[in-house]
Amino acid sequence: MDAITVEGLTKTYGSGWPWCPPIVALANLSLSVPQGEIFGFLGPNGAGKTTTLKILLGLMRTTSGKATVLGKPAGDVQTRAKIGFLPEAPYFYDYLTAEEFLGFYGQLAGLSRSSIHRRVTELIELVGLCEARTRQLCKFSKGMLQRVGLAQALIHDPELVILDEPMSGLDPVGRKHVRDVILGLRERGKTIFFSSHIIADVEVMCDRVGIVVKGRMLTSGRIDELVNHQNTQSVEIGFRNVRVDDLPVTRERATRVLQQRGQCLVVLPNADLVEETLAEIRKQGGKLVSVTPQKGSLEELFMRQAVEDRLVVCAESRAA
Ligand SMILES: Nc1ncnc2c1ncn2[C@@H]1O[C@H](COP(=O)(O)OP(=O)(O)OP(=O)(O)O)[C@@H](O)[C@H]1O
Repeated sequence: MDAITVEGLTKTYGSGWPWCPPIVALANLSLSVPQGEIFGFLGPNGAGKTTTLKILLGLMRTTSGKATVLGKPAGDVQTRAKIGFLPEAPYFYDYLTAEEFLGFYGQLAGLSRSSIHRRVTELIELVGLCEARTRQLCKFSKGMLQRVGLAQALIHDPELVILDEPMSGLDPVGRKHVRDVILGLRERGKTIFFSSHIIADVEVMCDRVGIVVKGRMLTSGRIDELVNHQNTQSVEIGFRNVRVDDLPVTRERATRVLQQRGQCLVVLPNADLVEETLAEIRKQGGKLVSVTPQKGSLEELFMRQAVEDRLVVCAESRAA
Protein backbone atom coordinates (compact mmCIF):
# COMPACT_ATOMS: atom_id res chain seq x y z
CA MET A 1 0.00 0.00 0.00
CA ASP A 2 1.12 3.54 -0.68
CA ALA A 3 1.59 5.84 2.32
CA ILE A 4 1.23 8.90 0.08
CA THR A 5 -0.41 9.36 -3.31
CA VAL A 6 -0.60 12.65 -5.13
CA GLU A 7 -2.48 12.98 -8.40
CA GLY A 8 -2.45 16.01 -10.65
CA LEU A 9 -1.73 18.47 -7.86
CA THR A 10 -1.84 22.12 -8.87
CA LYS A 11 -1.38 25.05 -6.52
CA THR A 12 -1.36 28.71 -7.41
CA TYR A 13 -0.70 31.62 -5.06
CA GLY A 14 -2.05 35.12 -5.57
CA SER A 15 0.76 37.43 -6.65
CA GLY A 16 -0.53 40.18 -4.33
CA TRP A 17 -1.00 42.58 -7.28
CA PRO A 18 -4.20 42.58 -9.38
CA TRP A 19 -2.24 43.23 -12.58
CA CYS A 20 0.23 40.34 -12.05
CA PRO A 21 -0.75 36.73 -12.88
CA PRO A 22 -0.92 34.18 -10.04
CA ILE A 23 2.26 32.30 -9.08
CA VAL A 24 2.11 28.64 -10.13
CA ALA A 25 3.85 26.71 -7.34
CA LEU A 26 2.72 23.23 -8.43
CA ALA A 27 1.61 22.20 -11.91
CA ASN A 28 -0.14 18.85 -12.27
CA LEU A 29 2.26 17.08 -9.93
CA SER A 30 1.84 13.35 -9.27
CA LEU A 31 3.81 10.95 -7.07
CA SER A 32 3.43 7.93 -4.85
CA VAL A 33 5.38 6.77 -1.81
CA PRO A 34 5.11 3.09 -0.83
CA GLN A 35 4.81 2.32 2.87
CA GLY A 36 8.10 1.56 4.66
CA GLU A 37 10.31 3.42 2.18
CA ILE A 38 12.37 6.59 2.25
CA PHE A 39 11.34 9.01 -0.50
CA GLY A 40 13.57 11.98 -1.33
CA PHE A 41 11.80 14.96 -2.81
CA LEU A 42 14.58 16.75 -4.61
CA GLY A 43 14.45 20.14 -6.24
CA PRO A 44 16.14 23.52 -6.42
CA ASN A 45 14.97 26.58 -4.44
CA GLY A 46 11.41 27.57 -5.26
CA ALA A 47 10.60 24.22 -6.92
CA GLY A 48 7.45 23.66 -4.84
CA LYS A 49 8.72 21.21 -2.21
CA THR A 50 7.43 23.02 0.88
CA THR A 51 4.10 23.73 -0.82
CA THR A 52 3.67 19.99 -1.47
CA LEU A 53 4.54 19.13 2.13
CA LYS A 54 2.06 21.68 3.48
CA ILE A 55 -0.69 20.23 1.30
CA LEU A 56 0.09 16.69 2.51
CA LEU A 57 -0.16 17.89 6.10
CA GLY A 58 -3.46 19.64 5.46
CA LEU A 59 -1.93 23.04 6.25
CA MET A 60 -2.84 24.34 2.81
CA ARG A 61 -5.59 23.68 0.26
CA THR A 62 -4.90 22.57 -3.30
CA THR A 63 -6.09 24.58 -6.29
CA SER A 64 -6.87 21.28 -8.03
CA GLY A 65 -5.83 17.64 -7.83
CA LYS A 66 -5.89 15.05 -5.07
CA ALA A 67 -3.59 14.02 -2.23
CA THR A 68 -4.06 10.96 -0.02
CA VAL A 69 -2.05 10.23 3.13
CA LEU A 70 -2.18 6.82 4.86
CA GLY A 71 -5.30 6.01 2.88
CA LYS A 72 -7.22 9.18 3.87
CA PRO A 73 -7.55 12.56 2.17
CA ALA A 74 -4.72 14.91 3.14
CA GLY A 75 -5.67 16.93 6.23
CA ASP A 76 -7.77 14.19 7.85
CA VAL A 77 -7.57 14.89 11.60
CA GLN A 78 -7.18 11.29 12.80
CA THR A 79 -4.48 10.63 10.22
CA ARG A 80 -2.63 13.76 11.30
CA ALA A 81 -1.95 12.04 14.64
CA LYS A 82 0.02 9.37 12.77
CA ILE A 83 2.32 11.88 11.07
CA GLY A 84 5.47 13.49 12.45
CA PHE A 85 6.60 16.75 10.85
CA LEU A 86 9.81 18.75 10.96
CA PRO A 87 9.28 22.14 9.26
CA GLU A 88 12.04 23.88 7.33
CA ALA A 89 12.25 26.64 9.97
CA PRO A 90 10.78 25.23 13.21
CA TYR A 91 9.91 27.54 16.10
CA PHE A 92 11.79 26.84 19.31
CA TYR A 93 10.89 28.16 22.74
CA ASP A 94 14.17 29.73 23.79
CA TYR A 95 13.82 29.29 27.55
CA LEU A 96 12.68 25.67 27.59
CA THR A 97 15.30 22.97 28.01
CA ALA A 98 15.50 20.19 25.44
CA GLU A 99 13.60 17.79 27.67
CA GLU A 100 10.93 20.38 28.58
CA PHE A 101 10.46 21.20 24.89
CA LEU A 102 10.01 17.53 23.93
CA GLY A 103 7.77 16.96 26.96
CA PHE A 104 5.59 19.85 25.83
CA TYR A 105 5.17 18.29 22.38
CA GLY A 106 4.46 14.94 24.04
CA GLN A 107 1.58 16.58 25.93
CA LEU A 108 0.27 18.17 22.73
CA ALA A 109 0.32 14.70 21.14
CA GLY A 110 -1.79 13.39 24.05
CA LEU A 111 0.84 11.03 25.52
CA SER A 112 0.60 9.91 29.15
CA ARG A 113 3.08 11.25 31.71
CA SER A 114 5.01 7.96 31.84
CA SER A 115 5.17 7.63 28.02
CA ILE A 116 6.42 11.20 27.77
CA HIS A 117 9.22 10.47 30.23
CA ARG A 118 10.22 7.31 28.36
CA ARG A 119 10.01 8.84 24.86
CA VAL A 120 11.94 11.98 25.85
CA THR A 121 14.79 9.88 27.25
CA GLU A 122 14.81 7.56 24.18
CA LEU A 123 14.74 10.41 21.67
CA ILE A 124 17.36 12.57 23.39
CA GLU A 125 19.65 9.56 23.23
CA LEU A 126 18.68 8.80 19.62
CA VAL A 127 19.59 12.28 18.37
CA GLY A 128 22.77 12.43 20.47
CA LEU A 129 21.83 15.23 22.89
CA CYS A 130 22.25 13.44 26.24
CA GLU A 131 24.75 15.96 27.55
CA ALA A 132 22.54 18.91 26.64
CA ARG A 133 19.17 17.58 27.81
CA THR A 134 18.81 20.15 30.61
CA ARG A 135 20.25 23.07 28.62
CA GLN A 136 17.95 25.89 27.43
CA LEU A 137 17.35 25.89 23.68
CA CYS A 138 18.65 29.47 23.33
CA LYS A 139 22.08 28.00 24.15
CA PHE A 140 21.87 25.36 21.42
CA SER A 141 23.81 25.57 18.15
CA LYS A 142 21.89 25.46 14.84
CA GLY A 143 22.77 21.81 14.35
CA MET A 144 21.64 20.90 17.89
CA LEU A 145 18.32 22.69 17.29
CA GLN A 146 17.86 20.74 14.08
CA ARG A 147 18.31 17.51 16.04
CA VAL A 148 15.88 18.50 18.77
CA GLY A 149 13.44 19.44 15.99
CA LEU A 150 13.79 15.95 14.57
CA ALA A 151 13.17 14.44 18.02
CA GLN A 152 10.02 16.57 18.30
CA ALA A 153 8.74 15.12 15.01
CA LEU A 154 9.17 11.60 16.42
CA ILE A 155 7.76 12.10 19.93
CA HIS A 156 4.50 10.22 19.27
CA ASP A 157 6.21 7.41 17.31
CA PRO A 158 4.47 8.34 14.02
CA GLU A 159 3.88 5.96 11.11
CA LEU A 160 4.81 8.57 8.54
CA VAL A 161 7.56 11.14 9.04
CA ILE A 162 7.61 14.24 6.83
CA LEU A 163 10.80 16.29 7.00
CA ASP A 164 11.42 19.59 5.24
CA GLU A 165 15.18 19.95 4.62
CA PRO A 166 16.21 17.84 7.66
CA MET A 167 19.96 18.23 6.98
CA SER A 168 19.97 22.00 6.81
CA GLY A 169 22.51 23.58 9.16
CA LEU A 170 24.23 20.32 10.05
CA ASP A 171 27.96 19.65 9.81
CA PRO A 172 29.10 16.36 8.17
CA VAL A 173 29.00 14.48 11.49
CA GLY A 174 25.53 15.83 12.29
CA ARG A 175 24.32 14.91 8.80
CA LYS A 176 25.58 11.36 9.21
CA HIS A 177 23.84 11.16 12.59
CA VAL A 178 20.51 12.35 11.17
CA ARG A 179 20.93 9.98 8.21
CA ASP A 180 21.40 7.08 10.61
CA VAL A 181 18.28 8.10 12.57
CA ILE A 182 16.25 8.18 9.33
CA LEU A 183 17.62 4.79 8.21
CA GLY A 184 16.78 3.40 11.67
CA LEU A 185 13.18 4.61 11.27
CA ARG A 186 12.89 2.70 7.99
CA GLU A 187 14.19 -0.43 9.70
CA ARG A 188 11.28 -0.09 12.12
CA GLY A 189 8.84 -0.01 9.19
CA LYS A 190 8.22 3.75 9.14
CA THR A 191 7.73 5.74 5.95
CA ILE A 192 9.86 8.84 5.51
CA PHE A 193 9.15 11.60 3.01
CA PHE A 194 11.73 14.34 3.01
CA SER A 195 12.58 17.31 0.87
CA SER A 196 16.13 18.35 0.13
CA HIS A 197 18.34 20.04 -2.38
CA ILE A 198 21.41 18.13 -1.14
CA ILE A 199 21.77 15.41 -3.76
CA ALA A 200 24.38 13.35 -1.85
CA ASP A 201 22.04 12.90 1.14
CA VAL A 202 19.20 11.76 -1.06
CA GLU A 203 21.45 9.37 -2.96
CA VAL A 204 22.76 7.51 0.09
CA MET A 205 19.46 7.23 1.96
CA CYS A 206 16.49 7.00 -0.32
CA ASP A 207 14.75 4.08 -1.96
CA ARG A 208 12.94 6.41 -4.34
CA VAL A 209 13.37 9.93 -5.47
CA GLY A 210 11.24 12.52 -7.22
CA ILE A 211 12.88 15.45 -8.99
CA VAL A 212 10.71 18.55 -9.03
CA VAL A 213 11.55 21.73 -10.91
CA LYS A 214 9.24 24.75 -11.13
CA GLY A 215 6.32 22.77 -9.72
CA ARG A 216 6.58 19.96 -12.26
CA MET A 217 7.76 16.43 -11.51
CA LEU A 218 10.50 15.82 -14.06
CA THR A 219 11.18 12.24 -13.07
CA SER A 220 10.54 9.84 -10.21
CA GLY A 221 11.26 6.23 -9.35
CA ARG A 222 13.80 3.95 -7.71
CA ILE A 223 17.21 5.61 -7.62
CA ASP A 224 19.08 2.55 -8.93
CA GLU A 225 16.71 2.26 -11.91
CA LEU A 226 16.82 5.96 -12.76
CA VAL A 227 20.60 6.12 -12.48
CA ASN A 228 21.24 2.81 -14.29
CA HIS A 229 18.89 3.81 -17.06
CA GLN A 230 20.91 6.90 -17.85
CA ASN A 231 24.20 5.07 -17.33
CA THR A 232 23.81 2.52 -20.04
CA GLN A 233 24.91 5.10 -22.57
CA SER A 234 27.84 7.00 -21.12
CA VAL A 235 31.39 5.74 -21.99
CA GLU A 236 34.83 7.21 -21.24
CA ILE A 237 37.62 6.69 -23.79
CA GLY A 238 41.30 7.27 -22.97
CA PHE A 239 43.95 7.64 -25.67
CA ARG A 240 47.38 9.17 -26.38
CA ASN A 241 49.55 10.32 -29.31
CA VAL A 242 46.78 12.55 -30.68
CA ARG A 243 45.08 15.69 -29.36
CA VAL A 244 41.32 15.95 -29.19
CA ASP A 245 41.54 19.15 -31.27
CA ASP A 246 42.69 16.94 -34.15
CA LEU A 247 39.50 14.82 -33.83
CA PRO A 248 36.65 17.13 -34.88
CA VAL A 249 33.88 14.50 -34.77
CA THR A 250 34.92 13.22 -31.34
CA ARG A 251 35.30 16.73 -29.94
CA GLU A 252 31.82 17.65 -31.11
CA ARG A 253 30.20 14.60 -29.54
CA ALA A 254 32.06 14.46 -26.21
CA THR A 255 30.17 15.65 -23.14
CA ARG A 256 33.46 16.02 -21.23
CA VAL A 257 37.11 16.33 -22.32
CA LEU A 258 40.19 16.13 -20.10
CA GLN A 259 43.79 16.38 -21.37
CA GLN A 260 46.57 15.65 -18.92
CA ARG A 261 50.16 14.35 -19.00
CA GLY A 262 50.01 13.40 -22.66
CA GLN A 263 46.78 11.44 -22.26
CA CYS A 264 43.34 12.48 -23.35
CA LEU A 265 40.02 11.39 -21.80
CA VAL A 266 36.69 11.98 -23.52
CA VAL A 267 33.23 11.00 -22.28
CA LEU A 268 30.69 10.05 -24.93
CA PRO A 269 27.00 10.29 -24.00
CA ASN A 270 26.12 7.17 -25.97
CA ALA A 271 27.78 3.74 -26.34
CA ASP A 272 26.70 3.68 -30.01
CA LEU A 273 29.31 6.37 -30.70
CA VAL A 274 32.26 4.28 -29.46
CA GLU A 275 33.12 2.45 -32.72
CA GLU A 276 33.18 5.59 -34.84
CA THR A 277 35.23 7.42 -32.22
CA LEU A 278 37.79 4.62 -32.01
CA ALA A 279 38.05 4.66 -35.81
CA GLU A 280 38.72 8.40 -35.83
CA ILE A 281 41.37 8.08 -33.07
CA ARG A 282 43.19 5.28 -34.97
CA LYS A 283 42.95 7.11 -38.29
CA GLN A 284 44.81 10.07 -36.76
CA GLY A 285 47.51 7.78 -35.33
CA GLY A 286 46.17 7.77 -31.76
CA LYS A 287 46.86 4.90 -29.36
CA LEU A 288 43.90 3.57 -27.35
CA VAL A 289 44.47 3.37 -23.57
CA SER A 290 41.05 2.56 -22.11
CA VAL A 291 37.32 2.23 -22.79
CA THR A 292 35.29 2.50 -19.56
CA PRO A 293 31.50 2.46 -19.18
CA GLN A 294 30.59 5.34 -16.86
CA LYS A 295 28.87 4.84 -13.55
CA GLY A 296 26.57 7.83 -13.41
CA SER A 297 25.10 9.45 -10.37
CA LEU A 298 21.94 11.05 -9.16
CA GLU A 299 23.69 14.40 -9.53
CA GLU A 300 24.26 13.73 -13.24
CA LEU A 301 20.61 12.75 -13.63
CA PHE A 302 19.46 15.83 -11.73
CA MET A 303 21.63 18.17 -13.80
CA ARG A 304 20.54 16.51 -17.03
CA GLN A 305 16.85 16.82 -16.07
CA ALA A 306 17.28 20.44 -15.02
CA VAL A 307 19.14 21.30 -18.25
CA GLU A 308 16.54 19.49 -20.40
CA ASP A 309 13.78 21.34 -18.58
CA ARG A 310 15.50 24.67 -19.25
CA LEU A 311 15.82 23.80 -22.94
CA VAL A 312 12.11 22.91 -23.13
CA VAL A 313 11.14 26.16 -21.40
CA CYS A 314 13.38 28.16 -23.79
CA ALA A 315 11.87 26.39 -26.82
CA GLU A 316 8.34 27.01 -25.52
CA SER A 317 8.98 30.70 -24.90
CA ARG A 318 10.57 31.08 -28.36
CA ALA A 319 7.51 29.40 -29.94
CA ALA A 320 5.07 31.62 -28.00
N1 LIG B 1 2.70 32.29 0.45
C1 LIG B 1 3.14 32.42 -0.79
N2 LIG B 1 2.68 33.40 -1.60
C2 LIG B 1 3.08 33.54 -2.87
N3 LIG B 1 3.99 32.72 -3.45
C3 LIG B 1 4.49 31.71 -2.71
C4 LIG B 1 4.11 31.51 -1.35
N4 LIG B 1 4.77 30.43 -0.87
C5 LIG B 1 5.53 29.99 -1.88
N5 LIG B 1 5.37 30.75 -2.98
C6 LIG B 1 6.01 30.55 -4.29
O1 LIG B 1 5.73 29.21 -4.71
C7 LIG B 1 6.89 28.65 -5.33
C8 LIG B 1 7.27 27.36 -4.60
O2 LIG B 1 7.68 27.71 -3.28
P1 LIG B 1 8.10 26.58 -2.20
O3 LIG B 1 8.41 27.30 -0.93
O4 LIG B 1 7.08 25.52 -2.17
O5 LIG B 1 9.47 26.02 -2.87
P2 LIG B 1 10.60 25.11 -2.24
O6 LIG B 1 10.93 24.10 -3.26
O7 LIG B 1 10.20 24.62 -0.89
O8 LIG B 1 11.80 26.15 -2.11
P3 LIG B 1 13.02 26.20 -1.05
O9 LIG B 1 13.91 25.02 -1.35
O10 LIG B 1 13.69 27.49 -1.39
O11 LIG B 1 12.47 26.17 0.33
C9 LIG B 1 7.97 29.72 -5.31
O12 LIG B 1 7.94 30.38 -6.57
C10 LIG B 1 7.52 30.65 -4.21
O13 LIG B 1 7.94 31.98 -4.49
